[in-house]
Amino acid sequence: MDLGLQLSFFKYQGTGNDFIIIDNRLEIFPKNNTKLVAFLCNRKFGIGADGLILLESDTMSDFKMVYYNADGHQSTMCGNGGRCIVAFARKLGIINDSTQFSAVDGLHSAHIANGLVTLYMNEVDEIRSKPKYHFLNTGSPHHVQLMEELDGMDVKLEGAKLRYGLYGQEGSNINFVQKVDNDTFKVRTYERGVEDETLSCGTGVTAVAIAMHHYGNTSAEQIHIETIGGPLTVSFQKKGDTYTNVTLTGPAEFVFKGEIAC
Ligand SMILES: N[C@@H](CCC[C@H](N)C(=O)O)C(=O)O
Repeated sequence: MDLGLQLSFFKYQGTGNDFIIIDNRLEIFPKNNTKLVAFLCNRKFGIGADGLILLESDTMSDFKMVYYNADGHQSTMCGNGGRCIVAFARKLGIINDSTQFSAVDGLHSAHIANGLVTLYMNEVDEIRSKPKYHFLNTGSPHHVQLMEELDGMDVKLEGAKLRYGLYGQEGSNINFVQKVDNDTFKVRTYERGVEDETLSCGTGVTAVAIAMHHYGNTSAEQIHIETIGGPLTVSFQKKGDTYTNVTLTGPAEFVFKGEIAC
């Protein structure tokens, strides 16, 4: 691309869900340039990532998170990206070990302890169900489907069928789940906007944990999730029909920084 821009960026990953993060407090980033974001996220021609995140100033909280999928479009909440931007904000010295920041779905609290980032997610009080799957929104829309076995599944193929077949233009992320024991589940996710399987999806595993509890597949309120990119923990409390104090905990790691002319 030849926009005459010299961009400094940081690459982060949370259980293999990887992001380009840009400090946009000086508002240098052309936010409506879909082609630029898609180029930066492209793994062959650009830097490569599942999504791009801008850290911006906010009057209500420590900072604001603006999230784009790899297709270049701004999207809904990203749980792993939320954990990564918290680690980035600490690296920049904007926060210490705890914070409150604003995202597309509202304010989120988070803290860092023992090398892991815990992010508070929105409450969930609506889960729609069909015989073979559940649908809920944990900041992003998620289809949750229990399977006998995930190994050997073509998640890109099966996920795309459901994402386009069931959810129309708006689409949904698609999570396939295998129960390991009462409080452990394996999850593989097809992500809308990446249009492929990613190694992990934070809002996705949150949706899985809540759906598995709601439909009696677990009695635990702290659920261990095995993603291809590593382990995540989701905890919550059920009060009446509402899942509250929902947290997502896991690693969020700096990978490298760089500059790109575009
Ligand atoms: N990777 C994310 C989810 C990002 C948003 C998603 N692709 C969508 O558009 O709904 C996560 O960790 O939650």
